[in-house]
Amino acid sequence: MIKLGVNIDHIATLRQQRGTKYPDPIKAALLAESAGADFITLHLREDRRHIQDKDVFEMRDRLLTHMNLECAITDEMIGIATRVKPKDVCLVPEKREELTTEGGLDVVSQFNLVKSAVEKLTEEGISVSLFIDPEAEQIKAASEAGAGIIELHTGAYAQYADSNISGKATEEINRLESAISVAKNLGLKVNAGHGLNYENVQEIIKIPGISELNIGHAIIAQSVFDGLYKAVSDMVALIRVNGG
Ligand SMILES: CC(=O)[C@@H](O)[C@H](O)COP(=O)(O)O
Ligand SMILES: NCC(=O)COP(=O)(O)O
Repeated sequence: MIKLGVNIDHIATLRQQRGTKYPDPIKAALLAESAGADFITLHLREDRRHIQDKDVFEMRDRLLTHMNLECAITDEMIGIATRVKPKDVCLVPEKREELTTEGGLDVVSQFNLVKSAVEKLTEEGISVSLFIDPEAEQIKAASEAGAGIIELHTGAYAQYADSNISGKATEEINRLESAISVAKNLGLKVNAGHGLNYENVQEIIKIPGISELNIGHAIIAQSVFDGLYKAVSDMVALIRVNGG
């Protein structure tokens, strides 16, 4: 059964827009859990454009499920992660100028940095995943760096699927299937995420071998119209009904 991690970053985006106390990401996280989220994902970015340090520290012990903290590989972020000690950390690339995450972590070119971060977090009992593109060399490097889990970047697939460029979307599905096969041969757990929504996720959940999906922006967007409980429970139902 595919588990769903609800990313609540963009609840905080709305809050930061006016500097108010609301909407409260912790309230959103607890509601998402009550609606069936298997865990909560949040991305503490260096520029603090949405999630704040306070959110992370306060949420850690309030969740009924568990926290998957996304962060870049910097001394600051690794230091925060080792203090918070969430169950999971997903190491992601980050550029201040990016609108959202643009690609996967380049483990190949940053091997020693990634390996050291994986070791530090693992020593603290944290389960580490690496957010990477569906490329064999990145998957192999992730395994060699000691990460037992990868999260495949589904952004390219999502863009093609949403633009109805079906040929390219199918190519990306095939790319993900090949990547999962490489990962499974290396004994890795495979998660996936980025840009997934209620339509394009339906092809993703047909792919065997995915353990967890992290979905945020589309759920938070839908919650504007349907409310967060229904937006989350609809995504959970979609994934479960289709055998995910
Ligand atoms: C790594 C990833 O794809 C997302 O989880 C990430 O959080 C996207 O960044 P924003 O949430 O800032 O759009
Ligand atoms: N790692 C992907 C994630 O947490 C959510 O990404 P998105 O659904 O907000 O694009």
